[in-house]
Amino acid sequence: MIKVGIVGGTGYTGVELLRLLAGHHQVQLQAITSRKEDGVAVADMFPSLRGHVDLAFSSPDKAALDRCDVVFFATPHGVAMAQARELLAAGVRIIDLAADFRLQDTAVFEQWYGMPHTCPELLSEAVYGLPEIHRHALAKARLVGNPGCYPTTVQLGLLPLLEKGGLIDTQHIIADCKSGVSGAGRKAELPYLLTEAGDNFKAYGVKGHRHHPEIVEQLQKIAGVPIHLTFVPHLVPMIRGMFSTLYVTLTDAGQAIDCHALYADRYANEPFVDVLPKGMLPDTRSVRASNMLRIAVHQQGQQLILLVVQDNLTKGAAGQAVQVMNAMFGLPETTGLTGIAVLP
Ligand SMILES: NC(=O)C1=CN([C@@H]2O[C@H](COP(=O)(O)OP(=O)(O)OC[C@H]3O[C@@H](n4cnc5c(N)ncnc54)[C@H](OP(=O)(O)O)[C@@H]3O)[C@@H](O)[C@H]2O)C=CC1
Ligand SMILES: CC(=O)N[C@@H](CCC(=O)OP(=O)(O)O)C(=O)O
Repeated sequence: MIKVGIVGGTGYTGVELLRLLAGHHQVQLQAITSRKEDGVAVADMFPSLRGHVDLAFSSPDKAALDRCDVVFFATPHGVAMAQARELLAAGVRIIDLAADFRLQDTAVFEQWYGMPHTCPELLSEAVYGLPEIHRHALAKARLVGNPGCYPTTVQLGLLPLLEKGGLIDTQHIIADCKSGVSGAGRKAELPYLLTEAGDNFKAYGVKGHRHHPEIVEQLQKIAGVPIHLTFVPHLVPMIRGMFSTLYVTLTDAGQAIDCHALYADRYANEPFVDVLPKGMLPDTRSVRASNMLRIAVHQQGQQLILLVVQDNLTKGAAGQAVQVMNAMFGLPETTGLTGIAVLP
């Protein structure tokens, strides 16, 4: 059994980890932390977990985390890097759902996250937690930076084109992305009140969003050429779900191939990427609470439109992190993640 700790068990990604790991037959939950709810039974706070999780929240205690094989940090940016050195020294593997280990350049991290990076020496060994690209490195990883939610949709939406190379104009890529409100975390702030976010639809981060450098860094690694990306996130009045529409211009070489076939071939053996049949359109409900990401490929002359949906809390965060853990511990990546989307 894999002994698992979760730091930040009361947040939306933390409780999603609990939901998934409670049904994972190779996992033994060892410690679930919350500073505010120290001593409160997990099942008292989240009755959906009654009969599945019998631990209480505890304050983040090094001794308890040291006894784990792997610790998930479902915490704000900056928390994992404060504890990473000591946990790794104790032989504990780390999956950080925040951004501490996503970007390789500390200056870029500090610019976007407004804090100094306190363990830059660990960045070179950190593996970016997108199994569809990095599963071989994940098998040996001690430290993983799980991708942001928007970056997962944009990268998996563009991967087949960029891997091949020469198929699209890499200087004009547009990502028009929409997220449900749970993407902002479980906190009381004015923009996320029902009366503000409900019956409303707005763009934000148009001047710049911290996922932009993460996406560009990873796309450039895939493509091996400079990328220019226009990225505009939006908040939509739903609780969970993400819909990213990607617009690219095909080169002559790109127009000469069957792009749908390219996507279908690239993802044929990926358990969590579903390329829809030609003409079918995705919706967020088709992936709600599941780890599946669905892509539709639509060609209009020289323009290719990729429509990508995922659940921001599952494939966009906690489900992806469990998939990563499975890859790290040599389990089938689908272990504990076979749930079908919840309807309605
Ligand atoms: N929501 C989403 O869709 C996605 C979120 N992420 C990232 O995942 C991480 C968690 O997000 P989310 O679940 O939404 O966040 P929440 O705000 O919902 O929860 C944060 C959790 O962290 C704990 N926490 C806060 N500060 C500290 C601290 N200094 N030390 C230890 N624990 C702390 C909180 O509990 P307490 O204060 O009681 O200790 C709480 O359990 C974030 O970095 C977020 O950016 C990534 C992808 C998608
Ligand atoms: C709707 C909403 O507010 N979404 C969050 C992104 C959540 C996420 O993936 O972000 P991290 O990089 O913080 O892990 C945002 O735009 O800030």
